[in-house]
Amino acid sequence: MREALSLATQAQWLCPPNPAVGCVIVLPDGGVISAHTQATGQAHAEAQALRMLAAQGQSARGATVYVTLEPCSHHGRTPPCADALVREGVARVVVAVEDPNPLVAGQGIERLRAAGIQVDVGLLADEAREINLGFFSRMQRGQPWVRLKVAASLDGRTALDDGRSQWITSPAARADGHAWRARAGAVLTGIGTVLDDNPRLDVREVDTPRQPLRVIVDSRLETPPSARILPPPGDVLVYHAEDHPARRAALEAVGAELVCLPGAGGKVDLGAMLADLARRGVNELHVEAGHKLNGSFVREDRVDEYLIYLAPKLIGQGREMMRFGPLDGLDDAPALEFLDVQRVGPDLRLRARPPGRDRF
Ligand SMILES: NC(=O)C1=CN([C@@H]2O[C@H](COP(=O)(O)OP(=O)(O)OC[C@H]3O[C@@H](n4cnc5c(N)ncnc54)[C@H](OP(=O)(O)O)[C@@H]3O)[C@@H](O)[C@H]2O)C=CC1
Ligand SMILES: Nc1c(N[C@@H]2O[C@H](COP(=O)(O)O)[C@@H](O)[C@H]2O)[nH]c(=O)[nH]c1=O
Repeated sequence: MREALSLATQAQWLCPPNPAVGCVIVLPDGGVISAHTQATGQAHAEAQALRMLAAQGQSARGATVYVTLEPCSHHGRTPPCADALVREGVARVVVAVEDPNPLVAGQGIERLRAAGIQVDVGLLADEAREINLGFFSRMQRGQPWVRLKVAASLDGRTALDDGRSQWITSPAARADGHAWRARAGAVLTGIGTVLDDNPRLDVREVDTPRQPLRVIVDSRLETPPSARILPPPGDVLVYHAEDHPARRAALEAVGAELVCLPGAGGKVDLGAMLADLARRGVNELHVEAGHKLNGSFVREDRVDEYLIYLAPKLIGQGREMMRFGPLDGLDDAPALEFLDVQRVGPDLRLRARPPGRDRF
């Protein structure tokens, strides 16, 4: 199962919105064949492993199959994997975790058991769930897993007072940031960042078969049609509180869609936006915004995970990571737990989560 989990990890940026799954087939003669989910719309892990076996002229009859997520029982873009395993005549299937999709949960396991196959569920379940937290979040909470990325100086500054911020962290840290963009269903920023940085927010520093959706929270509806974030590859959504037919038409003319979600105080309703992104198939949302929009996400407790790069330099006066508060007291400070701390080139990368946030 550990081998299957490691394969699943390799598929994380290949297959969204599908979950990343690993499969290891152990044949009665001790032979082993393994695979992970292929690019979006292509073979699931089990189907790929069976295909590889068939290409070697072998069958999986009597085999034990280790799979990190319950084999599917439904016809999606590919045929059901549970049926393929039944047809092959495997003896036993070890499943790390049940499918969180309420429409199909448990049905693959039932189908295997109905065919007389021994099915054991729950081996390394937490590790398996962690690999697909975004998919679990979308299926069980109806919203993406929100990961907020910040690149800052050691004293927590993300830009000079006049808005200049390129670059604070090293090329190595920025490439690492692109790997996190690559596995996300969408990369989101605010209008302040669009106007100050004119960012592209695509994936360039790492190889990827797909580009995430790009999303702008535009409180002023001022995204210029010439903005570098707008052209293909990938689709662009612009969220604003109210409709504006002329701006809508201007955005549509450059391939972007305007989505209106009125919230309190004339701002975009961030909760409704997360639900909308989930409906569009976004498992992981990668937020790369400035201190204002980051502040709104933190104030509303919408951040599931922080991805913070710290460069060994001091900026002093400048923009902070996220502007919220003031707090009434330190007891009100949102508490986090560190997940891991790593050196990336000359910089540090910290990952943190609100305690228990991954339990939903
Ligand atoms: N180092 C880093 O990691 C990064 C640095 N930056 C830097 O940040 C700076 C830009 O910061 P900033 O101006 O704060 O830009 P933001 O990207 O935070 O965008 C600000 C806009 O977001 C709007 N906003 C906040 N909450 C909401 C909401 N709920 N609904 C609708 N709109 C909302 C604000 O509206 P309102 O005006 O109404 O409050 C504001 O107009 C630049 O200097 C850039 O270089 C940017 C990204 C990453
Ligand atoms: N300044 C800064 C970052 N800034 C983020 O990167 C965006 C630019 O993205 P792109 O146009 O795709 O290269 C910018 O708008 C901001 O969101 N990122 C980092 O890793 N390190 C840095 O020092």
